[in-house]
Amino acid sequence: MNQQGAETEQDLRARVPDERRATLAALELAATLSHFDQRLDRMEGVDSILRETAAKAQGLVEMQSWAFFLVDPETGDFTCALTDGPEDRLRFEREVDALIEDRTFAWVLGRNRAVLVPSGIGAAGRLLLHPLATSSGLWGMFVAFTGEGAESTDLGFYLLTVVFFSCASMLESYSLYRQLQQVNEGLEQQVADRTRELVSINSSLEREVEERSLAEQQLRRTLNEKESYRQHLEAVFSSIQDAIITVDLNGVVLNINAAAEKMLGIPAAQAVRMHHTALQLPCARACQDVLGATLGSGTPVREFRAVSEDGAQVMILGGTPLISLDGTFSGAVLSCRDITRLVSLEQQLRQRHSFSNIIGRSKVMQSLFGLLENLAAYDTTVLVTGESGTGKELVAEALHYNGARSGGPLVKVNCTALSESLLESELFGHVRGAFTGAVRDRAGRFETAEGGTIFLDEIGDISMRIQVLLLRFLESKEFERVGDTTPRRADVRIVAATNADLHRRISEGTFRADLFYRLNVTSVHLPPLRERREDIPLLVQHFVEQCNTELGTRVAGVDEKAMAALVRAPWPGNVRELKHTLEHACVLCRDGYVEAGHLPAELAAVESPPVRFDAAVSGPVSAAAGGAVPQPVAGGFGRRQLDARSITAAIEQAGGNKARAARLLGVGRATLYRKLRELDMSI
Ligand SMILES: Nc1ncnc2c1ncn2[C@@H]1O[C@H](COP(=O)(O)OP(=O)(O)OP(=O)(O)O)[C@@H](O)[C@H]1O
Repeated sequence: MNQQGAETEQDLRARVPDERRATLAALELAATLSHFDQRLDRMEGVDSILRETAAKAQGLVEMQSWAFFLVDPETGDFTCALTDGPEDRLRFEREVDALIEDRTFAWVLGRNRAVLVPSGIGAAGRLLLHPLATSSGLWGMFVAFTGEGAESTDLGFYLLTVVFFSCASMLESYSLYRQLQQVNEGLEQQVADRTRELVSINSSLEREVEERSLAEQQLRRTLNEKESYRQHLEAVFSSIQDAIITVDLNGVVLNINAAAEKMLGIPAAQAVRMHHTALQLPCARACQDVLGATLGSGTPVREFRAVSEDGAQVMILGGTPLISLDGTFSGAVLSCRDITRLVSLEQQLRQRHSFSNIIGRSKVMQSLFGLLENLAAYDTTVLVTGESGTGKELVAEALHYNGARSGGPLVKVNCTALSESLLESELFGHVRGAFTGAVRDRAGRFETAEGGTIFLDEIGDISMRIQVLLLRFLESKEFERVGDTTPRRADVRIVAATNADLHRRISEGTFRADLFYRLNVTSVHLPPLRERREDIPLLVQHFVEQCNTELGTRVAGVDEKAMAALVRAPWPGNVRELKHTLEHACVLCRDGYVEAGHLPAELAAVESPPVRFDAAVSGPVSAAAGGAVPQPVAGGFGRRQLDARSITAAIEQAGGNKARAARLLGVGRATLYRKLRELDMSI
């Protein structure tokens, strides 16, 4: 009772009898033990179980100090797991060693209840031992020093059995709990490891899927490319002009293209699986030979020229081995090119229609081309004769540019354009002071033409003095400049031209016979156009094309009527006149077809019997196609009058330009100069 007279809990307990207190303690203990198991997961470990057990045991029996010895599951030895004070550990260990030694320990284990024994090492007080055991095994031993008054008959001693059984159960449960926890942790670790493994497998699978889809895309692209390549090849295969037949190693047809279908006259589906020898091929024998050789040798046969038995067809055959992707030889490809048309064109070409800008299909022009080809190869002097405008200058150019001197200069001199003294100086040069106005030395045309050709036009009109000088040059290759005495040499080929009748001039005494023979080492005569009218359509076509290129006209050709007029005209000015007439007509016409109305009135007006055209050409003659060959027509124009009045008018119209005036008059410059001299005109 306290001073205020209130009773404390201690007072209340003190008044309760001993038995009842013991019963209360037992009930309290039972109540706490019933919660024991449920606290396993919250326990901090074996120490906490032992401490709590010791606390409960102390509540039942008075103890000075205590210790728990647990069985080591590995060795089976008892080791001190916990004491209530660290300083007591050694004392308890020695006690336990002694009790084990004297077998007291084993004896207590067999009892499985609280036992009081004297100290094994002779210490004061008694020891309380209680095994920690469950039905499944022994877990350890509780050891404590009790107070002097403790008696094993006390109720607390009996209750200790419950406490230590609970403790052993707890230890067992805790051990199972720990084992479970470890198993659990192991499982969790396994799950984590497996998860990690699966994640890595998953990501590598994802990578694999990605790579596979990329590879698929690539494959699809490659397949598309392959397909389009195949389609291109198929397009090429079917569009190619050559007939193509592929066969396997046994000569059985695998495929043929459109050209081959056309050639054989059967569809590909019918040809496939036939033996190639059964195909109706032109030049069949040669085709079989080429395929046989390719199949037999596995090597290509190139450019095999074959002619059909009737000679009507010419083919170029080729055999190529078929090599599979893996490199194995699996058949052959036969290609057949029909060159019949080409061969005939080649033959036509051989009959040349032109030589170095000179156009002509007439026989006389054909033989002229041959002659020019021969003459070009030699260095001889050539005399070119023919009426004005027949192409003498063209011949000189052809001889020069097709010969060995083509790299050197071609110097053209119109001998009628200059007076005798000027011509001498022009041809051979002069030295300073040679004549009034000769202020410095000047090389003549012979020197300029060194290594090349000199074209002396209108040679028939040169004076006797120049004839002598020329003769000397022809004989010795030497000359002197005017006003000089030093002989000079020039390596020059001479091509001379004239439209004059040199034989008559010789007989009249105006031309030296010896010079004539020197010049006429070889001669080329150009017939007037009226004597080779079959050349006119070709020349017309040539000049129309030339006008389109040079004058920018877009003339398609010449219509039938105009062509007839052109063919029957007498052409006193020859090809030059024809050329000028067409230039004039093209300018008037500009595009479409040249009609009779575009031609000079006198030409279009001439009436004549109807012209008979070559059957091959009945419509207008196109600029691109060859012309018709009309029958020659007699009569028509008279030679154009070159009188003083018309010459003066032309020169006036040409603004004093003699070349243009000559064009207007339809004559060459040389002719105009000659006429001017004949008429003694000094314009
Ligand atoms: N056969 C031909 N093929 C193509 N053009 C030709 C032919 N003959 C002459 N010509 C052309 O005719 C024009 C006159 O030709 P060229 O000057 O060669 O004649 P020429 O006989 O020398 O004349 P001239 O005696 O009046 O000097 C030139 O424009 C020339 O290109």
